[in-house]
Amino acid sequence: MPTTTTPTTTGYLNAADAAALDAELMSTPGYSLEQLMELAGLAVAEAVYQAIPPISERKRKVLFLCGPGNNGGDGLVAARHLVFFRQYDCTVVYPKRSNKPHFVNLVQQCVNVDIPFLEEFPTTKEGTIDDTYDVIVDAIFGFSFHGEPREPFATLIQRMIEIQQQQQQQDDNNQVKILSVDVPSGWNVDEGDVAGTGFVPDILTSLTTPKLCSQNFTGRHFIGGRFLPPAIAQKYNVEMPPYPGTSQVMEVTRQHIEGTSHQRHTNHTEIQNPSSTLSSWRDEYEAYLSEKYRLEQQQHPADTPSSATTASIIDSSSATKTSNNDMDRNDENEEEEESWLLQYAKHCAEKEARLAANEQEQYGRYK
Ligand SMILES: NC(=O)C1=CN([C@@H]2O[C@H](COP(=O)(O)OP(=O)(O)OC[C@H]3O[C@@H](n4cnc5c(N)ncnc54)[C@H](OP(=O)(O)O)[C@@H]3O)[C@@H](O)[C@H]2O)[C@@H](O)CC1
Ligand SMILES: [K+]
Repeated sequence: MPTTTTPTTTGYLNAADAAALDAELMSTPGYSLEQLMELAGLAVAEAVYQAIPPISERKRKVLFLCGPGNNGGDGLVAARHLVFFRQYDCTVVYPKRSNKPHFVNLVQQCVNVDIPFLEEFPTTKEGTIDDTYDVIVDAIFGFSFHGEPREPFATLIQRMIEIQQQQQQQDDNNQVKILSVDVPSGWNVDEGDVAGTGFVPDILTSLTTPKLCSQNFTGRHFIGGRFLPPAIAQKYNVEMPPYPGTSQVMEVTRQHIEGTSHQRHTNHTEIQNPSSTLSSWRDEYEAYLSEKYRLEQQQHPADTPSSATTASIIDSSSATKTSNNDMDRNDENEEEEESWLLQYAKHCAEKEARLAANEQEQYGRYK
């Protein structure tokens, strides 16, 4: 089993700890890889569903780019689940198949639900990159990536970058979104895009907990992997989000909840990043919400019906923090969790209203 380094105190995991935590989860007696991958893949499928919800006119098209390791396995599992969610057509690019029985089975399970497999990025009849997908799921590399991407995966990453560059020049709402599984492929797990690829996904689904490289990621961010026993979470300073209901994922986006990564789109009003001096992604998320609501109130003081609720949520959140010294730890946990849940419920209500408005607009265009 790999040895841990000194765990970070931020709630982000570095590459060494991510591998050590993974090994510890699967040490005997513990989980099997098959179990964890099934849950990880289900979480990815749910994140796709939440971020790019079904539409009534047609099935969504999803392209999975699967790498040679377990990150690729998460992609295979997610593709199958999305097909069972019914409103998604999935295609998998899997150029370097693992011959381990588990992976052979995962491929067969996809074939059994009519998912086509390709060896390389699809092109159109004219030979150009096929960018007619609603979502590309980047399941190429996860926390064991190191060095510079080698072929055939370097080309797959390059294709995603080309699609993003093409789209930056088009003012089109129907743009393909890219969702990375656990780590944006090609990024150094601890340091981010140090190779300077320029690749920034629109959406990231961190598994178990965010990795260090995601500290400055400002696109939509989900956390999934609802399987961590408390003792292991504590050992690695991992804070499990209070997943709502039966959900396998929870959105913890810091910047525009409906927006794309600001590294690629900087020409709109940005919520100031309040996170630079904060200690964990959980604090960052709370601070993000406070900042978001403050801006909303500034911009629409009259028609922000929830401003009183918001203020009380924020007040209660800071009250929780300032009175920590006098409080019993259990009470503190309960209060914090309640504050999170209230904030999350409000976030969901806002998001649904916005999605409904978007759908209405799209429907109007089709009529
Ligand atoms: N605990 C959790 O939350 C769970 C996590 N899970 C998932 O597992 C993921 C980690 O999986 P993983 O360890 O198999 O590694 P991953 O990153 O997929 O790739 C390794 C492969 O990439 C290759 N490779 C490396 N560098 C390369 C390069 N520069 N260019 C080309 N190839 C390169 C490397 O080849 P090698 O260098 O060894 O020859 C090897 O074949 C994790 O991120 C999460 O998604 C769940 O499934 C289960 C629960
Ligand atoms: K990835």
